[in-house]
Amino acid sequence: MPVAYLQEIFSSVQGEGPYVGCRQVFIRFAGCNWCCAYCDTPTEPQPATCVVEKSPGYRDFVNLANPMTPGQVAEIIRQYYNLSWHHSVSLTGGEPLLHTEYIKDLIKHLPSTRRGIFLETNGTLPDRLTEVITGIDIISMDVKLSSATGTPTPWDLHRHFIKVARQRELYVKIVVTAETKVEELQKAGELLQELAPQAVLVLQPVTPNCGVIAPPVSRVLYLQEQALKIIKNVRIIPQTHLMMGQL
Ligand SMILES: C[S@@+](CC[C@H](N)C(=O)[O-])C[C@H]1O[C@@H](n2cnc3c(N)ncnc32)[C@H](O)[C@@H]1O
Ligand SMILES: Nc1nc2[nH]cc(C(=O)O)c2c(=O)[nH]1
Ligand code: SF4
Ligand SMILES: [Mg+2]
Repeated sequence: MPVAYLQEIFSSVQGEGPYVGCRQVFIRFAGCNWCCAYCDTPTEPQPATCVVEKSPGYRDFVNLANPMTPGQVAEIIRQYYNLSWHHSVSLTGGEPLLHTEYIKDLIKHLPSTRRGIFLETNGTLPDRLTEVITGIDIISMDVKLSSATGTPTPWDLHRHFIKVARQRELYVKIVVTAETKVEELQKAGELLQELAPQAVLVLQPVTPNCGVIAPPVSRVLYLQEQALKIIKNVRIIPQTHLMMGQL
């Protein structure tokens, strides 16, 4: 039986990308294989406890001991939330694809939602995605530009990842900062236009963090304009949950 260290489980509205406003249960895995300078949720790999919201939306948290089995997580969700009126279960982190054996098992245990399982991923682990792809309904993939993360953009991994992810519903988010170059955005747009031209591309202005500076709005509009010359559906959507003070 696989086990995992989880950071938190809560019910909130999706605050990013084309599904903003949809009600989701979020399961946040601990640990990540990337290191983005702007990350708003750095997690230690093995936190002693997982913070669980007992009543959906009420912030009445309890701390439960890690690690947890998929059966335990499914039981917690069954006990505290009614998934039938939720849009989906968001698997996030950290990087959820570090936990594929766990995810396969967890999906089998979870009650149904309206739209199924929603994966938030950094798009760097294509082989891991292959292991779970049949159980995932919607994939939110980041393209990690070096100007934003401080780490070279993993273009080959992103290429392989999109080739697997395009079997399901896929959209791509790119966090843009004051340092984002037109050329790297164009390269990302060309990659998407080549491999998944129907996918929505979301430009997500960074929420300033750890010294990473947000681009002026005029710059984001300019970046959108350049990307729209390459791929037809490019949207600018900031992190909306923060505007509402949501988790
Ligand atoms: C915390 S990550 C977890 C999933 C996965 N590791 C990833 O990076 O996609 C979830 C989303 O939050 C975004 N994010 C994190 N910090 C941010 C910030 N300061 N401003 C804007 N978006 C941010 C990430 O780019 C990603 O799209
Ligand atoms: N409300 C809300 N929406 C989100 N969309 C992606 C998130 C994430 O951290 O993966 C996130 C999150 O942490 N909260
Ligand atoms: S990949 Fe995601 S969780 Fe990992 S450091 Fe980057 S934003 Fe944070
Ligand atoms: Mg978040």
